Amino acid sequence: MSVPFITVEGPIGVGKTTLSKAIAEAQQFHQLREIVDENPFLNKFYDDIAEWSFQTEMYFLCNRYKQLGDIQKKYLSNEQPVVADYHVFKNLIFAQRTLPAEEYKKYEEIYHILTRDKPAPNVIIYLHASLDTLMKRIEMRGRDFEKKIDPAYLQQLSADYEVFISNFEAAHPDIPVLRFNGDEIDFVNDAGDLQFILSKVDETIRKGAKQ
Ligand SMILES: Nc1ncnc2c1ncn2[C@@H]1O[C@H](COP(=O)(O)OP(=O)(O)OP(=O)(O)O)[C@@H](O)[C@H]1O
Ligand SMILES: Nc1nc(=O)c2ncn([C@H]3C[C@H](O)[C@@H](CO)O3)c2[nH]1
Repeated sequence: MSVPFITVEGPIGVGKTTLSKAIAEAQQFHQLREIVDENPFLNKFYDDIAEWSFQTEMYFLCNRYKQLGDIQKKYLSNEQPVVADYHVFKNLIFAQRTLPAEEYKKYEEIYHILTRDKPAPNVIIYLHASLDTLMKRIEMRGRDFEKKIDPAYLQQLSADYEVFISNFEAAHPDIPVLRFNGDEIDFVNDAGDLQFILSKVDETIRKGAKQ
């Protein structure tokens, strides 16, 4: 395996940023964090998804394009491992759900143009959890604009993630996907659970290094 590039994926509020921070600290990897508070469209998006989806999806895509270019230049090309709280494919999961079909087609073309030469992770961690757990965590985190999230939207996204990840695994058998159920494993309050995840990640990196 080349230099470790781990991405943590899963629906809103499942714990991606929290887990990627824990991995970064434990392994001394650089942590790449998604831009949230600076996003000028997100608040409006949750008020009216149909009205603001195109601007929102394009904004996320452009930001991720820039961030992936930056980590390639500053870290991965210098053999410095990175753990990110998203895989760039999340653009497609959200955009397919929020954009009308015609706009999605254009968006998908732009997505492929922008991402084809960007670094791809060699380990993916997929976190999933019940709607109840996601809602509780989003509420606990307390971002104002997320108070407007419709549970049906969240449920739909969780289902979209399941389908996307299964298709991804079938299409990319060479990229290990480690799945963890956030209802059963609590890497925030249980040091043993965190250790379990860290050892699985470590094992996967070591296995990759031997290939
Ligand atoms: N395993 C866990 N047990 C208890 N609380 C958790 C757990 N994971 C995350 N949390 C809490 O849930 C909230 C959401 O976590 P976090 O911000 O890491 O989610 P996220 O997946 O990165 O969200 P987003 O999709 O919005 O980027 C935070 O307040 C965090 O402390
Ligand atoms: N529409 C849309 N497209 C994305 O690509 C995307 N990525 C994240 N988000 C939302 C979820 C959280 O509220 C918040 C932080 O993850 O931003 C997105 N929303």
